[in-house]
Amino acid sequence: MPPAGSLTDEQLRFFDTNGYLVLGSFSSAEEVKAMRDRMAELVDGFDGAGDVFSTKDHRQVKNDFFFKSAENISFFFEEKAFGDDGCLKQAKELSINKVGHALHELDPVFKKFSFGVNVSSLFSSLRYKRPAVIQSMYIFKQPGIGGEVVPHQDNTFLYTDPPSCTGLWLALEDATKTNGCLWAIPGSHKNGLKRRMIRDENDTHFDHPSPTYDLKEFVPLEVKSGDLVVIHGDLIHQSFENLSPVSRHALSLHVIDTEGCEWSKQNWLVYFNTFGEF
Ligand SMILES: O=C(O)CCC(=O)C(=O)O
Ligand SMILES: [Fe+2]
Repeated sequence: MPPAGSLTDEQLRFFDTNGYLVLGSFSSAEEVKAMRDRMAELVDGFDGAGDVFSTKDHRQVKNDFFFKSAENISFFFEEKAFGDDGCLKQAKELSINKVGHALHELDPVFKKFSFGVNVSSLFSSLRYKRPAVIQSMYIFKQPGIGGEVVPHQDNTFLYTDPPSCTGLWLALEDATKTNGCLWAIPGSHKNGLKRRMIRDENDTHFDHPSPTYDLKEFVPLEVKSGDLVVIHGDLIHQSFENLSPVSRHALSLHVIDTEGCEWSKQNWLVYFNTFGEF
């Protein structure tokens, strides 16, 4: 059997046409459990010193905590995790929006997955010359308060010249319309990059406002635990709030090509050459 990331011509054609691809059973139940168990341990050891993550409120990307998370394992809370008194409304393990952005580099369990044969064969199939994992996020989409992720293209945040970012989104639980699965506009990756997020000294800004999108154009990507969604860097995708009683854990990796593509120094994330290479 070839590795799970080795794509057939038909899969490559689907990806080229639609800008996304679902690979069923990419990770085994044991691999998923190892990552979930490891994250439970990391959360258990977390002392509560986190920040809020919001894709609706741009203020969060202005701070040092966010910038520094590029090279460590930081915890970000759900926007709705806190009551009016400023205290968490529920246990910390049900309050964290995501953990990032260097799990792939600093944690052995996430490193094993990120640099495993399935992921590396996927980037060989996609004809990457020298792939590098640029960031990793464990996303919780907590029951009841899991925040929405507004429509975006990943190349907005992780720009190379020419663009080369591909997202890998591994479901660590079943993702459904009810608990906030991904939604995407098929073929939207063919319409170019709409805007970039630029880093200033202590801040970031977008070079253009976000276009508005017609909700009717999005299709839901409902997947099972262990399935992988491959996301083209120019694909418009989003996810809605999770108002259900069931969480929707996922691991998201973003990969660029470091040969023939130049990492932009205007990106929020400062790229360390020693990080991320296979
Ligand atoms: O998990 C989500 O809801 C969105 C994740 C995302 O946009 C990404 O991984 O690129
Ligand atoms: Fe994304």
